[in-house]
Amino acid sequence: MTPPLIAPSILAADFANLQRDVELLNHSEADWIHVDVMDGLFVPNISFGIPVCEAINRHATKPLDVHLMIVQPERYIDAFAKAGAAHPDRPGTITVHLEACTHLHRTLTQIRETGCKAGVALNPHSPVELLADVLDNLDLVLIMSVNPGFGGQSFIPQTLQKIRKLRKLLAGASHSPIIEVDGGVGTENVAALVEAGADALVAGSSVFRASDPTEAIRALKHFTPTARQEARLA
Ligand SMILES: O=C(CO)[C@H](O)[C@H](O)COP(=O)(O)O
Ligand SMILES: [Fe+2]
Repeated sequence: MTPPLIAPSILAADFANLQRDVELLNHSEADWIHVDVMDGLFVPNISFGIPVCEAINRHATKPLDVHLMIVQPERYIDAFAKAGAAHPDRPGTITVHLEACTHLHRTLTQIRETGCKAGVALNPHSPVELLADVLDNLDLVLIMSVNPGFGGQSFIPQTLQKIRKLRKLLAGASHSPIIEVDGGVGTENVAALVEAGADALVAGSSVFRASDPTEAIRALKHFTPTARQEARLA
């Protein structure tokens, strides 16, 4: 079984020690650095914006996985690409919310033109079928397993069924976008998420609230498979 890609969310880091926490991720088994941008409109919370993304990028050695929880995200795609998401040696991803885009096809094209992977996030209430006509235009689907806006929330269990539905939808597609899951992810649900079809996992609180964040990342990546997964591999 391929281990999942792990994207620790900097939202749960110590903002007064951002360089230290980015360097911790650089030296860990994290694959990407998840950057949560919130505007206080699309979601009821404000996190940080372009200058903080630039600061993270200055110290990062891993691709940035920028999650834009903002209205009309097309206004800021070029800015976040320049702020590090489109780094030439470690190109990352820019993910916009389906619910925030009037012209989703155009916005995904705009993201790819910057050199980044193009991602679409779905809120818990948005059905995966809404992506059927843009599958060729996206590189990543971000399934929200909490209502976006805050770290530290509880995982919504219906997410597992949603990932399975998306896997089925992608089975008929000409190329296969990465399935990433975001919200309430920890060692207690990683095996079920991978079994359902997740390729990449965002983890904020379960990494940065752990006594040893490096070990928490390792434990997510090298999780203990369920009995069913073991049987399938045997
Ligand atoms: O997009 C997000 C919130 O809207 C965060 O990426 C997510 O909540 C991660 O934090 P945690 O692992 O603590 O749930
Ligand atoms: Fe996120």
